Amino acid sequence: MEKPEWSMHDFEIGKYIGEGKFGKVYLAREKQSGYVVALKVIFKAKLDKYRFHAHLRREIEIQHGLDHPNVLRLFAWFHDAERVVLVLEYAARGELYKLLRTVRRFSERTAATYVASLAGALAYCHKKQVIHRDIKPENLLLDIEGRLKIADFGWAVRSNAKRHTLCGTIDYLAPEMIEKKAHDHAVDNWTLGILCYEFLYGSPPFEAAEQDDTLRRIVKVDLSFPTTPYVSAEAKDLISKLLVKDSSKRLSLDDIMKHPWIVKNADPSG
Ligand SMILES: COc1ccc(C(=O)Nc2ccccc2)cc1NC(=O)CCSc1ncnc(N)c1Br
Repeated sequence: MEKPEWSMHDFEIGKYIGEGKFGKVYLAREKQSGYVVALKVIFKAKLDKYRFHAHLRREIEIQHGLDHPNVLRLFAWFHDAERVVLVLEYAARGELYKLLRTVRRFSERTAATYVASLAGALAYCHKKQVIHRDIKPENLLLDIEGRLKIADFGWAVRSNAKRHTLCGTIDYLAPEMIEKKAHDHAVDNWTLGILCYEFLYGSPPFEAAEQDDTLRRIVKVDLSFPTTPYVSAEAKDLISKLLVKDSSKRLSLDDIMKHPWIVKNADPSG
């Protein structure tokens, strides 16, 4: 995919598959190779309005250098008078959250495989000094083999009705974000704890009818494990070591990968 310059004429555009903050995403096939990709079309006028040119340029540089099995690839990009187009890896099984809603909750093996994939992808990104990987659930996609892909970046999806939009977003906030303290990438470790809980129980740990109740439960770390469904003690141990108020005391990404529950349950092929 390293052709010097691309244009829309190199692609057959297929169905609309998603909506991002700055543009729409389409399925597409590269004519020469027949390779199926996702094309994200961003309108320059929109970028001007939010003065996002520099942000997008910097991000493209960063993304271009990332190559990890659990990070959605940015293969190439090109632009014409009014658009910037990103040539993205296509995740054929779509949003992980739609799958979670469909099956209600994941098995311990599936949940552990996704948590291990996320920890590996985040460790890789932190090593490459990319920390604002926002692992909100809407940013998680699945490829044809069911492998998790962090799709991230400029991707504030207009989440569909299935996710009660507002609660969906605040459920993942770490205490330091709510208390407006300085936060670093340890928020990702907190979010991993939230996601692990939700993969196993089907809903996030601090969910409440009212937003304020959710916020109160988060800052209190009011964590409890229902008696059903059955979840192993090791899984609860990992969650309890991630949902810790003091961000410096949260399990590190490396320790997550070495945790007994992960070692025992995660599928190494990701
Ligand atoms: C590496 O992935 C990206 C890299 C960059 C940006 C981006 O817009 N950056 C950005 C845009 C404007 C301003 C500042 C940053 C976006 C993505 N990714 C996405 O938008 C995900 C598209 S949805 C999708 N993709 C594949 N397969 C599917 N089945 C689906 Br549904």
